[in-house]
Amino acid sequence: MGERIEHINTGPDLVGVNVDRPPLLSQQSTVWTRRQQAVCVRHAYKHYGGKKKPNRVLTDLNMTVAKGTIYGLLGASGCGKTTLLSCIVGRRRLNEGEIWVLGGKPGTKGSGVPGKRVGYMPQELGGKPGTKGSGVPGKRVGYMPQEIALYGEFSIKETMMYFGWIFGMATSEINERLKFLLNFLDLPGENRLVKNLSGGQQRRVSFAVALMHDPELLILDEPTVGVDPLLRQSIWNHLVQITKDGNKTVIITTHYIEEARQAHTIGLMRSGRLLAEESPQVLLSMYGCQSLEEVFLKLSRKQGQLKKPVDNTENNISTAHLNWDRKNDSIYVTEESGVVGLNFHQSKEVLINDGSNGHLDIRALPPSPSTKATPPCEDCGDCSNFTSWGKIRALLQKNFLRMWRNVGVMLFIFALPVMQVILFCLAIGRDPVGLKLAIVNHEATYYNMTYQPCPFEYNCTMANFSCRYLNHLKNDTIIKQYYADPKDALDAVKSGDAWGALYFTENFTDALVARIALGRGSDDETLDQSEIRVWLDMSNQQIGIILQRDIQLSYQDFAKSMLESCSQNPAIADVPINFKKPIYGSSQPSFTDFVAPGVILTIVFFLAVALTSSALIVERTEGLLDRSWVAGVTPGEILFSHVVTQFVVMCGQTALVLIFMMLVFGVQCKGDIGWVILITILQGLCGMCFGFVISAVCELERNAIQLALGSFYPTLLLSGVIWPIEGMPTVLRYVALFLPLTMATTSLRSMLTRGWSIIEPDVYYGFVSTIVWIVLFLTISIIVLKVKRG
Ligand SMILES: Nc1ncnc2c1ncn2[C@@H]1O[C@H](COP(=O)(O)OP(=O)(O)OP(=O)(O)O)[C@@H](O)[C@H]1O
Repeated sequence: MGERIEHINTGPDLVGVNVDRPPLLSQQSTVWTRRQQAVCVRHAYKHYGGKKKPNRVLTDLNMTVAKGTIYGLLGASGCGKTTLLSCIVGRRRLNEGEIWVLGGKPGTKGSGVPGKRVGYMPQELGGKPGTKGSGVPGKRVGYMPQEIALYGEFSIKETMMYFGWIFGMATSEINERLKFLLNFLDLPGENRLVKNLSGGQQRRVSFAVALMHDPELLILDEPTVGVDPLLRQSIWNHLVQITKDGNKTVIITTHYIEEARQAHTIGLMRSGRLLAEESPQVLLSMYGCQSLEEVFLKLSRKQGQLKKPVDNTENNISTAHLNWDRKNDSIYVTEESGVVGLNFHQSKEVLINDGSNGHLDIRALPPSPSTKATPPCEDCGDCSNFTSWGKIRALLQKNFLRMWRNVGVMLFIFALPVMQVILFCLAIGRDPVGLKLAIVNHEATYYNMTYQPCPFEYNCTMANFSCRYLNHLKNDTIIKQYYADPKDALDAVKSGDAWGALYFTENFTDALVARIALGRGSDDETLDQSEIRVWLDMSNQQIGIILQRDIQLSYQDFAKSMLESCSQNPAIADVPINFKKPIYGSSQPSFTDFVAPGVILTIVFFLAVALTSSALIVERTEGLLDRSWVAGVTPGEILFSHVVTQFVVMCGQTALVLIFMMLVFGVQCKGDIGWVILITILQGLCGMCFGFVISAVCELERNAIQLALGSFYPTLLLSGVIWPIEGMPTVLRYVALFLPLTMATTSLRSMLTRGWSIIEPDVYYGFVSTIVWIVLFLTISIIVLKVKRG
């Protein structure tokens, strides 16, 4: 059944839309009328959780808040008030239904300001009523969430500056407003830190933030909790005052039901529905109650008695449904609210005869100040899709100030990489020293003594070769422990007292001389007796290999020295493989040289992950992110500000890491230091962006920490930092290649040890892969943040 609009006399000045009203079509009238409300919610459904087990919070809820009024939203804890408000401010989206806020839909682009800049196009001419932006989130709305949602490290003044700049206010304007709010809300000195204020004072600062920019729509979630009765009254007086001229609208939730008497309209909410939407006086007189609490109880009982209403037009328990005995009277309703009753204070009241044939009978649309044209939005960040300097300045200052105020943490942040580099350079890659070797030398004269001088001469004398050889064993690496019996020496190794056992036969020198002299004519016994027998504990690969190396190199040294003493060419002792000077690296490469590039990047990458992985979570759990979003800050702006702040910190960390690695510990850099610095910084950026992904995905800080720590080892192990990826199974090698650190490590290693320039594929692949990862991580973060915000 269509609605008949009998009288519409709003005129162009009423809404600031300088166009003729469209033809009287019910749909247009509906949309048009919704736009004239401060807030209009229709058939709203909202649930949390999955579709299988949804937690239904809003169920076919309708709500109408006229401009220039105070709307008190009352209801038991958990009935969905905060959820509804968060949908109104654009923080959450409904699963079904529509919300109109200040003439547009929250979360849509554009200022939504009714004025010359907003044209009205009838739908039949192609206009899309649902596409006009509301400017919400943005500066048109002031939102005070239930949580304190303030930065504890900020003073009151800094808090105001931050939000003021976000709202695009000038500093002088903010100062002026601050003075008024300090006085009005009886706040302590402007330089007091928020964290040092009492709970009630913090709530008042939070309230002040919502009032700061004098918004058109104030949404206050329990602003009077913890506020003394006098101040509560003064807050209410202020709300009444600001709504008086009809330009401002207030939606307020409170658990002090009686204080809501001062509201123009009260919405009584229960189990995700509005039980009634009336002026307090009407509610009291309708139910013959003394207090609003009694009314609420009565209505709640009635709702319990009614079977589940299903029809959209009957979804709310209206006074009509409650067998109100004035059912046949002409009563005011807010258009299509589904709530029937007297609603004296709403500016867009329409008079409807309940017994009519369903036609909408608009008799009175008195020109109300509330419908006065709002000044066009000239400078608000929401007018364009782009950011504003004020917001960026506020966000950057906020981030730096937070860091500065946590100076201990900052010092730690800079000391940590230095500590890691120092520990790495001192603890990794050095040759082990003091390795015990159990020696049994049956050739030496006093072999049955556990310690004995082992005499030999540095000439061509063919005697006591064993002693001469032992003299070549590095004394700093190896501690020689002499045993009389080979069994004892082996027992020492078995019991862990020595890393290996060395045995020289009784006639070692003679056998060795014979072996050299006879060459291929040597018999088995000669060969056997001329051997130095070695049993090593190879359970520790590094120590085992070092002992093997030293034992062999010592023999080479011994042989050369013998040949030299006997006026022979010492080169005869060399293995006939001549390792020339390496093309890259040193002929005795250290493990440190191999690991250092990967370690530099790992330190920078994971420090950046640690810095950012909880940045957004902390803000989100404290309700600060919500507040910034409602103020019109976009996920992109938030990410940008964090990227800039963390980038500065990361540059400092990178500088420290490189200085300590290269200047203090002498890690070689044969390539261009500029490119080395660049890839290190890019890796830091990459880690930062990975941190943002973690921060955006995880709800809880502890999950973020788990994810960051959990990703550390797989990345470290697979990126070729501590072992070449060439040693991995083929499939794993391909996986490794796609990790953010792998190619970058190869690139840095090539620059540091080979001195390669950017034109080499091994080098520029590292840069390309890092940049791709940065873009990928940033995109994922923004998408996740947007989805979550939605
Ligand atoms: N993010 C969320 N995820 C899942 N459930 C939620 C979430 N936020 C709220 N809820 C649930 O939705 C219901 C309504 O919560 P809401 O915070 O809107 O109630 P409220 O009326 O504001 O309560 P109060 O007066 O205590 O603040 C509650 O059952 C709550 O547990």
